[in-house]
Amino acid sequence: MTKVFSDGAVNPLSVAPMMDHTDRHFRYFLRQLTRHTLLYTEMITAQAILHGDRPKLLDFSPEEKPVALQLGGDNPQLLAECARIGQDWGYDEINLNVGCPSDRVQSGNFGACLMAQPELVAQCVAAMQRAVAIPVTVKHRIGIDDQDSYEDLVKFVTVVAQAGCQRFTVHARKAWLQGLSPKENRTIPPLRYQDVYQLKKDCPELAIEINGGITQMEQINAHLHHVDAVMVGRAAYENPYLFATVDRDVYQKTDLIPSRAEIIERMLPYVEERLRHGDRLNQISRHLLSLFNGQPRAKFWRRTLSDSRLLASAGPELLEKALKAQQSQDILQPV
Ligand SMILES: Cc1cc2nc3c(=O)[nH]c(=O)nc-3n(C[C@H](O)[C@H](O)[C@H](O)COP(=O)(O)O)c2cc1C
Repeated sequence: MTKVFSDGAVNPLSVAPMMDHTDRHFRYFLRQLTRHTLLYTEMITAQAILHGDRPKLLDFSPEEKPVALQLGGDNPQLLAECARIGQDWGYDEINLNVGCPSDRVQSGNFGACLMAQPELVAQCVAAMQRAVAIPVTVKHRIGIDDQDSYEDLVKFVTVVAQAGCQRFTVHARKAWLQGLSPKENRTIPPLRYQDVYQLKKDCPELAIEINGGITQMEQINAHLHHVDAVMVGRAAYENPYLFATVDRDVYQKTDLIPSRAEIIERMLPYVEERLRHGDRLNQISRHLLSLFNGQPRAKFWRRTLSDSRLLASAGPELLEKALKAQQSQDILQPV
């Protein structure tokens, strides 16, 4: 198996980069569920890193590691500079977004439309890999528009691998660059897992990670028979407790599985600290709303944490109140 990380192993599980979802607070929360899963940032454009508020965009808690920084861009020199900044900031991996089909991203000539230019992606990867010692990886689609044959996929991966990329995350559906919204591009084009399995067979020296529509532990285990790693996106957000058992079931660690209540307890000091740094409670609590999904009285949890009046004035104790409401069915009186 390809050696990707400095400790010599391919991390078999990751949580996908998701704009407006996988910020530092969500990653810290997930880290209370799993110590080992690789976590991705939201996509951050090279322009934002070069010209924006870097600490705001890049700061993270050391507890979040291992964490990978996903970049958006198409200029090798600028991406190389951002990769170096990301490495110096403490990230464990730099990932290039070649999968996003949004109009905004296309107008900047990056994201999924770069699949039509494997040589340019290769130049970006080569420049980034020259700039850093940590792995540079690529997340992409099976194909785009009419350029969606298995041969096109292999050509893309082969050209980019020659530039130094050893880990590829393949969202197992093509993207239509015109006519479908990003959301539709995550549901309408059919999943083609077999193409990703075949890619691993044809490129055994590369680490191949599969992504798209994976929501259950059994699916994760089944995919791991065919590829090196699995990336989970929406299910991590909609059902985060799925990750409570992965340290045992995927990483074979013997740590005890935390209860939902224990996870909230673990979040309290973090919330307190972040509020001291000027963050607002709902910037953190919004990511916790799905923790009790599927559990009795989950609505009491969600309702308490969605009350804007409570959120405006409360501190970490609101999480304890919400937990109590979920556990005891007490309907909260306004404070
Ligand atoms: C709200 C949302 C935001 C996303 N943002 C990004 C992003 O910033 N970068 C990226 O490469 N993919 C992004 N994606 C795509 C996911 O990383 C993933 O490839 C896709 O959701 C398929 O995986 P899933 O079926 O497990 O959700 C986003 C998906 C969602 C739902």
